[in-house]
Amino acid sequence: MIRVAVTGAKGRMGSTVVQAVTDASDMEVVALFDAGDEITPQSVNGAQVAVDFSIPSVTESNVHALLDAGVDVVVGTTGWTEESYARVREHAEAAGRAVLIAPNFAMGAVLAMKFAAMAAPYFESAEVIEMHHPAKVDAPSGTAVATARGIAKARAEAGLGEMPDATETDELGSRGGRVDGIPVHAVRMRGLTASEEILLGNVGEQLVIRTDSFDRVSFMPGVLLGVRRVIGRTGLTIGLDQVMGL
Ligand SMILES: NC(=O)c1ccc[n+]([C@@H]2O[C@H](COP(=O)([O-])OP(=O)(O)OC[C@H]3O[C@@H](n4cnc5c(N)ncnc54)[C@H](O)[C@@H]3O)[C@@H](O)[C@H]2O)c1
Ligand SMILES: O=C(O)C1=N[C@H](C(=O)O)CCC1
Repeated sequence: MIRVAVTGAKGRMGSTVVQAVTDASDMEVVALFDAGDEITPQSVNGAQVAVDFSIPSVTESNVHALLDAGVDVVVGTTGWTEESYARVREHAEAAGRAVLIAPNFAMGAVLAMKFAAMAAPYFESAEVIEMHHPAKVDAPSGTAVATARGIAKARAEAGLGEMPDATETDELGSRGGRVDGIPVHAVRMRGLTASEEILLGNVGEQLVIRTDSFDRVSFMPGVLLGVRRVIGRTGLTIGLDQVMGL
């Protein structure tokens, strides 16, 4: 049995993870943490892997505390930067432990990101629209940032230049934010859980790649896979695709 701790255990995702781990035949929940609970070598209660779905402002400090407590970590919380990745990579390597950070554990979203990067070199235009429930605290979504970065990298490697766009005035920011030059638009709407559309355009054609999570259970197979695959690794892994052989 894999001994699992959950941080952010009272939240929308954390509570769903507690149920999924409880239902998994090869795992057991041994520790639960939420706001105000201290993560120590004692309080992790022998956990081998911790799953963090907390909030962007605390996730990095949770990961450092879990590494100090001798636990490998699977992180779904968003809000990571290149600097926070670097600090965690260094800590995990020094401790000989593993951290897997993924902005999205839904199979559809992981594949949508992959398909977008595959398609990007063949289209002049690319934009990302992410759509989420109105209780989400961060924008753009971590998935949209990762998607845009993947598209930008694929375009650069293919030698593509600027996208066609004659916009001269945009006082309201209607053209969206830019992530590595790719326009990203965020929608917050009652009734949604998590959706993303990637629009790719050429003269006379458009490809739309869309992924929808209608329920938080959609993230659970990926989270459980992450827990199983993080064991035995060392250092920082970014993206579930990296442990799926994609
Ligand atoms: N990677 C994915 O597949 C995926 C899927 C859904 C959500 N998310 C991300 O997961 C995060 C959580 O989303 P949510 O909808 O569950 O949010 P939520 O607000 O429902 O839950 C966050 C929980 O973290 C707790 N918390 C606050 N401070 C804490 C601390 N110091 N230590 C431990 N817990 C603390 C809160 O009390 C709350 O219970 C967000 O960043 C969201 O974007 C990622
Ligand atoms: O509900 C959220 O919040 C989600 N956040 C992730 C993101 O920011 O990409 C993944 C989807 C759900």
